[in-house]
Amino acid sequence: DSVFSNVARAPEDPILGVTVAYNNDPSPVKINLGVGAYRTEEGKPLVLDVVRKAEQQLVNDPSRVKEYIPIVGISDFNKLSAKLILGADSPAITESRVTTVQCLSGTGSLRVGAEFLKTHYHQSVIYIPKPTWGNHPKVFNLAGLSVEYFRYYDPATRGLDFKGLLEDLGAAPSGAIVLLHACAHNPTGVDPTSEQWEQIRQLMRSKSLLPFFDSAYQGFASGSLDTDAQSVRTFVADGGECLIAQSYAKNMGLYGERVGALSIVCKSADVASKVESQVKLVVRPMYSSPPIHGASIVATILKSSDMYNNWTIELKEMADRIKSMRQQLFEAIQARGTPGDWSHIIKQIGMFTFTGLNKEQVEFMTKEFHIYMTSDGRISMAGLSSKTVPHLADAMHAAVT
Ligand SMILES: Cc1ncc(COP(=O)(O)O)c(CN[C@](O)(C(=O)O)[C@@H](O)C(=O)O)c1O
Repeated sequence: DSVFSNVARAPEDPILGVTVAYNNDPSPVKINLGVGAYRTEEGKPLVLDVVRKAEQQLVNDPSRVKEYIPIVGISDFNKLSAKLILGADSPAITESRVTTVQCLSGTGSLRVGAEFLKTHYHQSVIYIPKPTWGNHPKVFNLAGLSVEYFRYYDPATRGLDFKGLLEDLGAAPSGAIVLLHACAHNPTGVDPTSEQWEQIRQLMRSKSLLPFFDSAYQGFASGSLDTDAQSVRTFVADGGECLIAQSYAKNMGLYGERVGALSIVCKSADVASKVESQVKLVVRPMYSSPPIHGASIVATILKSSDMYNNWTIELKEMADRIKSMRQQLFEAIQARGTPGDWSHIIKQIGMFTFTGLNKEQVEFMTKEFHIYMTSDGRISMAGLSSKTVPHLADAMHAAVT
Protein backbone atom coordinates (compact mmCIF):
# COMPACT_ATOMS: atom_id res chain seq x y z
CA ASP A 1 0.00 0.00 0.00
CA SER A 2 0.91 3.68 -0.31
CA VAL A 3 3.78 5.10 1.66
CA PHE A 4 1.40 7.98 2.42
CA SER A 5 -1.37 5.74 3.76
CA ASN A 6 -0.92 7.22 7.22
CA VAL A 7 -1.65 10.76 5.94
CA ALA A 8 -4.82 12.04 7.67
CA ARG A 9 -7.32 14.25 5.84
CA ALA A 10 -6.75 17.86 6.91
CA PRO A 11 -9.71 20.15 7.68
CA GLU A 12 -10.54 22.94 5.19
CA ASP A 13 -9.00 26.35 5.95
CA PRO A 14 -11.43 28.31 8.22
CA ILE A 15 -11.54 31.20 5.73
CA LEU A 16 -10.88 29.71 2.28
CA GLY A 17 -13.02 26.69 3.16
CA VAL A 18 -16.07 28.98 3.32
CA THR A 19 -15.75 29.56 -0.43
CA VAL A 20 -15.53 25.80 -1.01
CA ALA A 21 -18.82 25.33 0.90
CA TYR A 22 -20.38 28.28 -0.94
CA ASN A 23 -19.43 26.84 -4.34
CA ASN A 24 -21.01 23.51 -3.37
CA ASP A 25 -24.35 25.15 -2.45
CA PRO A 26 -26.89 25.09 -5.36
CA SER A 27 -29.17 27.66 -3.70
CA PRO A 28 -29.97 30.69 -5.91
CA VAL A 29 -30.02 32.99 -2.86
CA LYS A 30 -26.61 32.03 -1.47
CA ILE A 31 -24.21 34.89 -0.59
CA ASN A 32 -20.45 34.50 -0.04
CA LEU A 33 -19.32 36.86 2.76
CA GLY A 34 -16.24 34.77 3.62
CA VAL A 35 -12.95 35.51 1.90
CA GLY A 36 -11.82 39.13 1.80
CA ALA A 37 -12.18 39.57 -1.95
CA TYR A 38 -13.90 42.61 -3.48
CA ARG A 39 -17.06 42.09 -5.51
CA THR A 40 -18.88 44.68 -7.59
CA GLU A 41 -22.52 45.75 -7.09
CA GLU A 42 -23.27 42.94 -9.60
CA GLY A 43 -21.46 40.50 -7.28
CA LYS A 44 -18.60 39.94 -9.71
CA PRO A 45 -14.81 40.04 -9.08
CA LEU A 46 -13.26 43.34 -10.26
CA VAL A 47 -10.18 43.86 -12.39
CA LEU A 48 -9.32 47.55 -12.11
CA ASP A 49 -9.31 49.52 -15.38
CA VAL A 50 -5.86 50.84 -14.58
CA VAL A 51 -4.62 47.25 -14.15
CA ARG A 52 -6.04 46.30 -17.57
CA LYS A 53 -4.30 49.35 -19.10
CA ALA A 54 -0.97 48.53 -17.46
CA GLU A 55 -1.27 44.93 -18.62
CA GLN A 56 -1.98 46.05 -22.18
CA GLN A 57 1.14 48.21 -22.13
CA LEU A 58 3.22 45.27 -20.94
CA VAL A 59 1.78 42.80 -23.43
CA ASN A 60 2.31 45.23 -26.32
CA ASP A 61 5.95 45.83 -25.38
CA PRO A 62 8.00 43.61 -27.77
CA SER A 63 11.14 44.12 -25.69
CA ARG A 64 9.62 42.32 -22.71
CA VAL A 65 11.15 38.91 -21.97
CA LYS A 66 10.53 36.25 -19.35
CA GLU A 67 13.98 36.07 -17.80
CA TYR A 68 14.46 35.41 -14.09
CA ILE A 69 14.12 38.55 -12.03
CA PRO A 70 16.53 39.06 -9.10
CA ILE A 71 16.02 37.16 -5.84
CA VAL A 72 14.84 40.45 -4.26
CA GLY A 73 12.41 41.11 -7.13
CA ILE A 74 11.96 44.01 -9.55
CA SER A 75 13.93 46.96 -8.24
CA ASP A 76 11.47 49.64 -9.52
CA PHE A 77 8.65 47.74 -7.82
CA ASN A 78 10.59 47.59 -4.54
CA LYS A 79 11.43 51.30 -4.53
CA LEU A 80 7.89 52.32 -5.46
CA SER A 81 6.39 49.99 -2.84
CA ALA A 82 8.57 51.53 -0.11
CA LYS A 83 7.48 55.00 -1.27
CA LEU A 84 3.81 53.98 -1.22
CA ILE A 85 3.79 52.86 2.40
CA LEU A 86 6.47 55.16 3.86
CA GLY A 87 5.72 58.31 1.87
CA ALA A 88 8.07 59.87 -0.71
CA ASP A 89 9.69 62.15 1.88
CA SER A 90 10.27 59.41 4.47
CA PRO A 91 13.63 59.74 6.28
CA ALA A 92 14.08 56.00 5.90
CA ILE A 93 14.05 56.42 2.12
CA THR A 94 16.12 59.62 1.88
CA GLU A 95 18.75 58.08 4.17
CA SER A 96 18.59 54.69 2.31
CA ARG A 97 17.84 52.93 5.62
CA VAL A 98 15.12 50.66 4.23
CA THR A 99 15.49 47.47 2.25
CA THR A 100 12.45 46.26 0.32
CA VAL A 101 12.13 42.75 -1.12
CA GLN A 102 9.34 41.69 -3.49
CA CYS A 103 7.59 38.65 -1.97
CA LEU A 104 4.57 36.45 -2.71
CA SER A 105 1.84 38.87 -1.65
CA GLY A 106 1.15 39.61 2.03
CA THR A 107 1.46 36.04 3.23
CA GLY A 108 4.83 35.58 1.55
CA SER A 109 6.12 38.89 2.95
CA LEU A 110 5.08 37.87 6.47
CA ARG A 111 6.68 34.44 6.10
CA VAL A 112 10.00 35.71 4.69
CA GLY A 113 10.14 38.36 7.43
CA ALA A 114 9.43 35.76 10.11
CA GLU A 115 12.08 33.37 8.77
CA PHE A 116 14.61 36.24 8.70
CA LEU A 117 13.76 37.17 12.31
CA LYS A 118 14.05 33.56 13.46
CA THR A 119 17.65 33.44 12.26
CA HIS A 120 18.86 36.98 12.87
CA TYR A 121 16.85 38.53 15.69
CA HIS A 122 17.65 37.93 19.36
CA GLN A 123 14.04 37.37 20.45
CA SER A 124 11.86 34.63 18.96
CA VAL A 125 8.55 35.52 20.63
CA ILE A 126 5.98 37.42 18.57
CA TYR A 127 2.90 39.02 20.12
CA ILE A 128 -0.15 39.05 17.83
CA PRO A 129 -3.57 40.67 18.44
CA LYS A 130 -6.46 38.67 19.90
CA PRO A 131 -8.26 38.03 17.54
CA THR A 132 -6.25 38.37 14.36
CA TRP A 133 -6.17 36.96 10.80
CA GLY A 134 -6.43 33.19 11.17
CA ASN A 135 -3.28 32.57 9.12
CA HIS A 136 -0.99 34.75 11.30
CA PRO A 137 -0.24 32.20 14.06
CA LYS A 138 0.38 29.46 11.47
CA VAL A 139 2.83 31.60 9.46
CA PHE A 140 4.81 32.58 12.54
CA ASN A 141 4.77 29.16 14.23
CA LEU A 142 5.96 27.45 11.02
CA ALA A 143 8.76 30.01 10.77
CA GLY A 144 9.91 28.88 14.21
CA LEU A 145 8.75 31.91 16.21
CA SER A 146 6.73 31.38 19.39
CA VAL A 147 3.34 33.09 19.29
CA GLU A 148 1.79 34.99 22.21
CA TYR A 149 -1.41 37.07 22.14
CA PHE A 150 -2.13 40.59 23.32
CA ARG A 151 -5.68 41.75 24.10
CA TYR A 152 -7.07 43.80 21.20
CA TYR A 153 -10.86 43.47 20.89
CA ASP A 154 -13.46 44.10 23.61
CA PRO A 155 -16.62 42.05 22.85
CA ALA A 156 -18.60 44.14 25.35
CA THR A 157 -18.01 47.42 23.51
CA ARG A 158 -17.20 45.78 20.17
CA GLY A 159 -14.32 48.24 20.15
CA LEU A 160 -10.62 48.31 21.01
CA ASP A 161 -9.54 46.91 24.39
CA PHE A 162 -6.91 49.65 24.63
CA LYS A 163 -6.29 49.14 28.36
CA GLY A 164 -5.75 45.42 27.83
CA LEU A 165 -3.52 46.10 24.84
CA LEU A 166 -1.26 48.45 26.81
CA GLU A 167 -1.13 46.06 29.79
CA ASP A 168 -0.22 43.05 27.65
CA LEU A 169 2.42 44.88 25.60
CA GLY A 170 3.70 46.47 28.82
CA ALA A 171 4.15 42.98 30.28
CA ALA A 172 5.87 41.58 27.17
CA PRO A 173 9.59 40.80 27.48
CA SER A 174 11.71 43.68 26.17
CA GLY A 175 12.68 43.17 22.54
CA ALA A 176 9.65 40.99 21.77
CA ILE A 177 8.29 41.23 18.21
CA VAL A 178 4.79 42.73 17.93
CA LEU A 179 2.53 42.21 14.92
CA LEU A 180 0.41 45.28 14.14
CA HIS A 181 -2.29 45.62 11.47
CA ALA A 182 -1.42 48.90 9.73
CA CYS A 183 -5.14 49.65 9.12
CA ALA A 184 -8.51 47.88 8.74
CA HIS A 185 -7.86 45.25 11.42
CA ASN A 186 -8.94 41.78 10.30
CA PRO A 187 -11.39 40.40 11.55
CA THR A 188 -12.66 43.18 13.85
CA GLY A 189 -12.59 46.29 11.63
CA VAL A 190 -11.45 48.17 14.77
CA ASP A 191 -8.33 50.37 14.55
CA PRO A 192 -6.56 52.48 17.20
CA THR A 193 -7.05 56.25 16.86
CA SER A 194 -3.96 58.30 15.93
CA GLU A 195 -3.63 59.33 19.61
CA GLN A 196 -3.74 55.66 20.64
CA TRP A 197 -1.17 54.78 17.97
CA GLU A 198 1.17 57.41 19.46
CA GLN A 199 0.74 55.87 22.93
CA ILE A 200 1.41 52.39 21.47
CA ARG A 201 4.51 53.71 19.74
CA GLN A 202 5.88 55.29 22.94
CA LEU A 203 5.28 52.14 24.95
CA MET A 204 6.85 49.91 22.30
CA ARG A 205 9.94 52.08 21.83
CA SER A 206 10.40 52.32 25.61
CA LYS A 207 10.56 48.51 25.79
CA SER A 208 12.43 48.06 22.48
CA LEU A 209 9.53 45.97 21.17
CA LEU A 210 10.05 45.33 17.44
CA PRO A 211 7.05 46.37 15.28
CA PHE A 212 6.11 44.05 12.41
CA PHE A 213 3.39 45.87 10.45
CA ASP A 214 1.00 43.93 8.26
CA SER A 215 -0.39 46.28 5.59
CA ALA A 216 -2.89 44.29 3.52
CA TYR A 217 -5.54 47.00 3.07
CA GLN A 218 -3.76 50.31 2.47
CA GLY A 219 -6.35 52.62 0.92
CA PHE A 220 -9.25 50.29 1.72
CA ALA A 221 -9.99 51.52 5.23
CA SER A 222 -10.37 55.26 4.65
CA GLY A 223 -10.19 55.34 0.86
CA SER A 224 -6.91 57.28 1.14
CA LEU A 225 -3.54 55.60 0.71
CA ASP A 226 -1.79 58.19 2.89
CA THR A 227 -4.34 58.13 5.72
CA ASP A 228 -4.13 54.33 5.90
CA ALA A 229 -0.33 54.46 6.14
CA GLN A 230 -0.24 56.90 9.08
CA SER A 231 0.34 54.23 11.75
CA VAL A 232 3.44 52.96 9.94
CA ARG A 233 4.73 56.47 9.22
CA THR A 234 4.32 57.48 12.87
CA PHE A 235 6.72 54.74 13.90
CA VAL A 236 9.20 55.25 11.04
CA ALA A 237 9.32 59.02 11.69
CA ASP A 238 10.93 58.40 15.10
CA GLY A 239 14.01 56.86 13.47
CA GLY A 240 13.38 53.44 15.01
CA GLU A 241 13.42 50.09 13.23
CA CYS A 242 10.50 47.96 12.03
CA LEU A 243 9.35 45.43 9.46
CA ILE A 244 6.45 46.02 7.07
CA ALA A 245 4.59 43.42 4.98
CA GLN A 246 2.64 44.89 2.05
CA SER A 247 0.00 43.22 -0.11
CA TYR A 248 -1.45 44.43 -3.42
CA ALA A 249 -4.11 41.70 -3.39
CA LYS A 250 -6.97 43.95 -2.26
CA ASN A 251 -6.05 47.53 -3.06
CA MET A 252 -5.00 46.74 -6.62
CA GLY A 253 -7.19 43.66 -7.01
CA LEU A 254 -4.17 41.49 -7.82
CA TYR A 255 -5.24 38.58 -5.55
CA GLY A 256 -4.09 35.69 -7.71
CA GLU A 257 -0.94 37.45 -8.98
CA ARG A 258 0.57 37.15 -5.50
CA VAL A 259 2.19 40.61 -5.40
CA GLY A 260 3.63 41.94 -2.15
CA ALA A 261 6.74 43.35 -0.52
CA LEU A 262 8.65 43.02 2.73
CA SER A 263 10.37 46.22 3.91
CA ILE A 264 12.82 46.29 6.80
CA VAL A 265 13.57 49.77 8.14
CA CYS A 266 16.98 49.88 9.84
CA LYS A 267 19.10 52.39 11.73
CA SER A 268 21.63 52.82 8.92
CA ALA A 269 22.11 52.22 5.20
CA ASP A 270 24.98 49.83 5.96
CA VAL A 271 22.78 47.67 8.20
CA ALA A 272 19.96 47.76 5.63
CA SER A 273 22.24 46.41 2.92
CA LYS A 274 23.54 43.63 5.18
CA VAL A 275 19.96 42.77 6.15
CA GLU A 276 19.02 42.59 2.46
CA SER A 277 21.92 40.22 1.79
CA GLN A 278 20.59 37.86 4.50
CA VAL A 279 16.96 38.10 3.32
CA LYS A 280 18.23 36.83 -0.04
CA LEU A 281 19.49 33.70 1.75
CA VAL A 282 15.94 33.13 3.04
CA VAL A 283 14.29 33.60 -0.37
CA ARG A 284 16.69 31.66 -2.61
CA PRO A 285 16.04 28.19 -1.05
CA MET A 286 12.34 28.98 -0.49
CA TYR A 287 11.17 29.98 -4.01
CA SER A 288 14.38 31.40 -5.53
CA SER A 289 12.84 34.51 -7.12
CA PRO A 290 9.35 36.03 -7.26
CA PRO A 291 6.96 36.17 -10.27
CA ILE A 292 7.51 38.88 -12.87
CA HIS A 293 4.00 39.71 -14.10
CA GLY A 294 2.07 41.13 -11.15
CA ALA A 295 4.97 43.25 -9.89
CA SER A 296 5.43 44.66 -13.43
CA ILE A 297 1.78 45.76 -13.40
CA VAL A 298 2.24 47.49 -10.03
CA ALA A 299 5.48 49.19 -11.09
CA THR A 300 3.86 50.39 -14.34
CA ILE A 301 0.99 51.96 -12.39
CA LEU A 302 3.04 53.47 -9.55
CA LYS A 303 5.64 55.07 -11.84
CA SER A 304 3.06 56.90 -13.99
CA SER A 305 1.35 59.81 -12.26
CA ASP A 306 -1.70 59.46 -14.52
CA MET A 307 -2.10 55.77 -13.78
CA TYR A 308 -1.40 56.34 -10.09
CA ASN A 309 -4.17 58.98 -9.99
CA ASN A 310 -6.57 56.70 -11.87
CA TRP A 311 -5.76 53.95 -9.37
CA THR A 312 -6.54 56.19 -6.39
CA ILE A 313 -9.92 57.02 -7.96
CA GLU A 314 -10.83 53.36 -8.47
CA LEU A 315 -9.54 52.50 -5.00
CA LYS A 316 -11.75 55.16 -3.42
CA GLU A 317 -14.73 53.83 -5.39
CA MET A 318 -14.17 50.38 -3.88
CA ALA A 319 -13.78 51.80 -0.37
CA ASP A 320 -16.88 53.95 -0.83
CA ARG A 321 -18.96 51.02 -2.06
CA ILE A 322 -17.98 49.05 1.03
CA LYS A 323 -18.93 52.00 3.24
CA SER A 324 -22.33 52.23 1.54
CA MET A 325 -22.87 48.52 2.17
CA ARG A 326 -22.25 49.20 5.88
CA GLN A 327 -24.82 51.99 5.87
CA GLN A 328 -27.40 49.94 3.92
CA LEU A 329 -27.00 46.89 6.17
CA PHE A 330 -27.26 49.03 9.30
CA GLU A 331 -30.44 50.70 8.02
CA ALA A 332 -31.95 47.37 6.94
CA ILE A 333 -31.37 45.95 10.42
CA GLN A 334 -32.79 49.07 12.07
CA ALA A 335 -35.86 48.82 9.80
CA ARG A 336 -36.46 45.27 11.01
CA GLY A 337 -36.22 46.33 14.65
CA THR A 338 -33.64 43.61 15.20
CA PRO A 339 -32.79 43.56 18.93
CA GLY A 340 -29.33 44.80 19.95
CA ASP A 341 -27.02 47.70 19.21
CA TRP A 342 -25.74 47.34 15.63
CA SER A 343 -23.88 50.65 15.36
CA HIS A 344 -20.56 48.77 15.15
CA ILE A 345 -21.54 47.92 11.56
CA ILE A 346 -21.01 51.58 10.60
CA LYS A 347 -18.25 52.31 13.11
CA GLN A 348 -15.92 49.53 11.97
CA ILE A 349 -13.74 50.14 8.90
CA GLY A 350 -12.12 48.21 6.06
CA MET A 351 -13.43 45.10 4.39
CA PHE A 352 -14.92 43.28 7.33
CA THR A 353 -17.65 43.64 9.92
CA PHE A 354 -17.18 41.68 13.11
CA THR A 355 -20.88 41.14 13.74
CA GLY A 356 -20.68 39.61 17.22
CA LEU A 357 -22.81 36.67 16.03
CA ASN A 358 -21.71 33.39 17.60
CA LYS A 359 -20.87 30.06 15.96
CA GLU A 360 -24.39 28.65 16.36
CA GLN A 361 -26.00 31.78 14.89
CA VAL A 362 -23.55 31.61 11.95
CA GLU A 363 -24.39 27.94 11.36
CA PHE A 364 -28.12 28.79 11.50
CA MET A 365 -27.67 31.57 8.90
CA THR A 366 -25.76 29.26 6.60
CA LYS A 367 -28.25 26.42 6.94
CA GLU A 368 -31.47 28.43 6.74
CA PHE A 369 -30.43 31.42 4.60
CA HIS A 370 -27.37 30.20 2.65
CA ILE A 371 -25.20 32.98 4.08
CA TYR A 372 -21.52 32.02 3.91
CA MET A 373 -19.26 33.72 6.45
CA THR A 374 -16.49 32.73 8.86
CA SER A 375 -17.54 30.99 12.06
CA ASP A 376 -16.18 33.85 14.19
CA GLY A 377 -19.03 36.05 12.94
CA ARG A 378 -16.95 38.05 10.43
CA ILE A 379 -18.58 39.15 7.18
CA SER A 380 -16.82 40.59 4.18
CA MET A 381 -18.79 43.73 3.29
CA ALA A 382 -17.20 43.56 -0.15
CA GLY A 383 -19.29 40.46 -0.83
CA LEU A 384 -22.55 42.37 -0.35
CA SER A 385 -24.59 44.37 -2.86
CA SER A 386 -27.73 46.50 -2.55
CA LYS A 387 -29.67 43.54 -3.91
CA THR A 388 -28.42 41.08 -1.29
CA VAL A 389 -28.48 43.34 1.80
CA PRO A 390 -32.17 42.56 2.57
CA HIS A 391 -31.52 38.80 2.53
CA LEU A 392 -28.58 39.17 4.93
CA ALA A 393 -30.59 41.46 7.21
CA ASP A 394 -33.44 38.88 7.24
CA ALA A 395 -30.92 36.18 8.17
CA MET A 396 -29.36 38.24 10.96
CA HIS A 397 -32.79 39.17 12.29
CA ALA A 398 -33.87 35.53 12.36
CA ALA A 399 -30.58 34.50 13.98
CA VAL A 400 -30.98 36.85 16.94
CA THR A 401 -34.73 36.68 17.57
C1 LIG B 1 -4.38 40.97 7.74
C2 LIG B 1 -4.03 40.20 6.51
N1 LIG B 1 -2.72 40.01 6.22
C3 LIG B 1 -2.34 39.33 5.11
C4 LIG B 1 -3.29 38.80 4.25
C5 LIG B 1 -2.73 38.03 3.08
O1 LIG B 1 -3.19 38.32 1.89
P1 LIG B 1 -2.36 37.92 0.58
O2 LIG B 1 -1.33 36.90 0.95
O3 LIG B 1 -3.39 37.40 -0.36
O4 LIG B 1 -1.72 39.20 0.15
C6 LIG B 1 -4.68 38.96 4.52
C7 LIG B 1 -5.75 38.38 3.60
N2 LIG B 1 -6.83 37.78 4.29
C8 LIG B 1 -8.10 37.52 3.60
O5 LIG B 1 -8.49 38.69 2.92
C9 LIG B 1 -9.18 37.14 4.55
O6 LIG B 1 -8.93 37.22 5.77
O7 LIG B 1 -10.27 36.76 4.08
C10 LIG B 1 -7.96 36.41 2.59
O8 LIG B 1 -7.29 36.92 1.48
C11 LIG B 1 -7.26 35.24 3.16
O9 LIG B 1 -6.29 34.78 2.52
O10 LIG B 1 -7.68 34.79 4.22
C12 LIG B 1 -5.04 39.67 5.66
O11 LIG B 1 -6.34 39.86 5.96
